[in-house]
Amino acid sequence: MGYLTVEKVSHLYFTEKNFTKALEDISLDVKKGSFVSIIGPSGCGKTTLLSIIAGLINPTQGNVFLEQKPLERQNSSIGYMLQQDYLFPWKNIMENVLIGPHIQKNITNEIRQKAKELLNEIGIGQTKESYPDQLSGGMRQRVALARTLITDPKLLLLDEPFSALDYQTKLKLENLVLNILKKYQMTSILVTHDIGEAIAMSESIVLLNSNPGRIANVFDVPEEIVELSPFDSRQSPVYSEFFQTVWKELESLE
Ligand SMILES: Nc1ncnc2c1ncn2[C@@H]1O[C@H](COP(=O)(O)OP(=O)(O)OP(=O)(O)O)[C@@H](O)[C@H]1O
Repeated sequence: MGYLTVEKVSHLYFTEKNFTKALEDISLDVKKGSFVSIIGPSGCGKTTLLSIIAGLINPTQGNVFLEQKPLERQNSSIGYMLQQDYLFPWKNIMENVLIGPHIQKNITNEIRQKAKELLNEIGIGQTKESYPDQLSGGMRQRVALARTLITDPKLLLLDEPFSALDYQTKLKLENLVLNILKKYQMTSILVTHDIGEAIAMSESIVLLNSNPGRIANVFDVPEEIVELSPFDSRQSPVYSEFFQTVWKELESLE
């Protein structure tokens, strides 16, 4: 069993007269500290799978285990990074980062110190008293990452966190986020429409097909690419070759 195990998960959405089979027989093992991406055609069930892993919806069939234990609903040990950052506009950056410990009434000197370190690591140490609307989209996403990491999650779920950013900011942020996640040995799952991003960030890529969403393939990203930063990997010939392989298979499903 992996650190995170998805076991024979299927999911149906029921409407008044009908139902949609969103996922069928999905099984996955994710190793501790690894980075896995989920890609597939629109409507193949990526968000449904992520919501099941998050414990937000119960699958119709199958189970999810985190550290060999059945996943609890509303699990506080799971962190999120979403397309929208959901920072509180009336709180400054430091207060936004401390929101989780604040809700848990657990603001200690140690936590404050950790918040400072995280803000320095993400390059926002100097602006910790600014407010979210004074920051760019990329900076706001960095704050959102710090806010998640301060709660020490066991698993980080990333749902298209870079898709609203311009290309240059996105590449920079991929580099920064991946460095931090590696440092904290965070187990991470990314849902994305961007094959290049999936290749540049991940160790493995799960390709889903649609109607119903099933696993079409699981690609191991070539070592040469995993060892490079997301920016450098895009310059590598191995990247272009691997991109073609994944692209062709994705195209054959659409
Ligand atoms: N609440 C719901 N009720 C009924 N059907 C739903 C519901 N949510 C999703 N579906 C259906 O389940 C299938 C999978 O949807 P899901 O949003 O998980 O796919 P996705 O891969 O994330 O899509 P996209 O790439 O467009 O974001 C689709 O056919 C969708 O129409």
